[in-house]
Amino acid sequence: MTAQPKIRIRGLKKSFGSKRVLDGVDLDVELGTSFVIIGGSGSGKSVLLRCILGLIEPDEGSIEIDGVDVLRVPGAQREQLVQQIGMLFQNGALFDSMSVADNIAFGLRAKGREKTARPTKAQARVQAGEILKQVGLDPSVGALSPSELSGGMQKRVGLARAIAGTPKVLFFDEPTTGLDPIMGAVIDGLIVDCVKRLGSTAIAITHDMASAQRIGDKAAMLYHGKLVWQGLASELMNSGNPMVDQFTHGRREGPITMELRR
Ligand SMILES: Nc1ncnc2c1ncn2[C@@H]1O[C@H](COP(=O)(O)OP(=O)(O)OP(=O)(O)O)[C@@H](O)[C@H]1O
Repeated sequence: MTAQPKIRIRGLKKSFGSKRVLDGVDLDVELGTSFVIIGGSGSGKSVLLRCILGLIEPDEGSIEIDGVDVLRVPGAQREQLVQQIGMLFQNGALFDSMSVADNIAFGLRAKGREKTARPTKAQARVQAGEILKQVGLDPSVGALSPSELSGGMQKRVGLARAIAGTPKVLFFDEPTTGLDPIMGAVIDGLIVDCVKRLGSTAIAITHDMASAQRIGDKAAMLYHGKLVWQGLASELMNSGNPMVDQFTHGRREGPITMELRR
């Protein structure tokens, strides 16, 4: 018998009006592995993550976390399952009105975590300093405002906030977008370290093929609402699939047609 995947998705469908964005997505993410999803702009990668996070209600299908269908359990149980997911947002999504330390402390004191396990504000600030070290930043950065940081530092802080609650599942939305190639590689290295250290299961969405291969164990390509290819992330550049080949090599000619309206 094969082990139960940490995340199992079957027949997931989602439309907005007449536009079908997800058209029967099937996906298994094994415990402790990292899965990368690639696909063109507007192909539905973010919608897929948002469905798993419970931020968008799909029209059909199932999403199981640890074998429990989150779409068919009471709200409180669903919240508990979703609370084990830490997320690094594309733009960092840091609160500019709070210091860096308080942004990370927010992750530690997040609503829905066991009340007894929630540190006080002061304790959370000290812990935030420790977490900053794990992403290669000096604890003194905690006193700064996010607006005082470079893009690379903001990503590190976003990562620090995502891992603050020691999540069992981590989502990364375009983790290297807007970074130079060296900083992108540094962030990818930190992501891999954090996922390993926490023993987490991860899903990343990205357009960056170098990043996809660094972060991912497995990979899939989303096109026309379906995962049209799945394989090892190391095979992305020579998958033998004409759609994946066109996408990963950035060719204008091929089976994929630009959809300016869908
Ligand atoms: N709340 C919403 N209401 C209506 N349409 C939406 C909503 N959210 C997403 N969409 C549409 O769903 C499609 C997929 O969007 P999504 O953000 O998932 O794409 P993506 O693959 O993440 O793109 P990118 O790589 O550019 O971030 C788009 O056409 C978008 O306009």
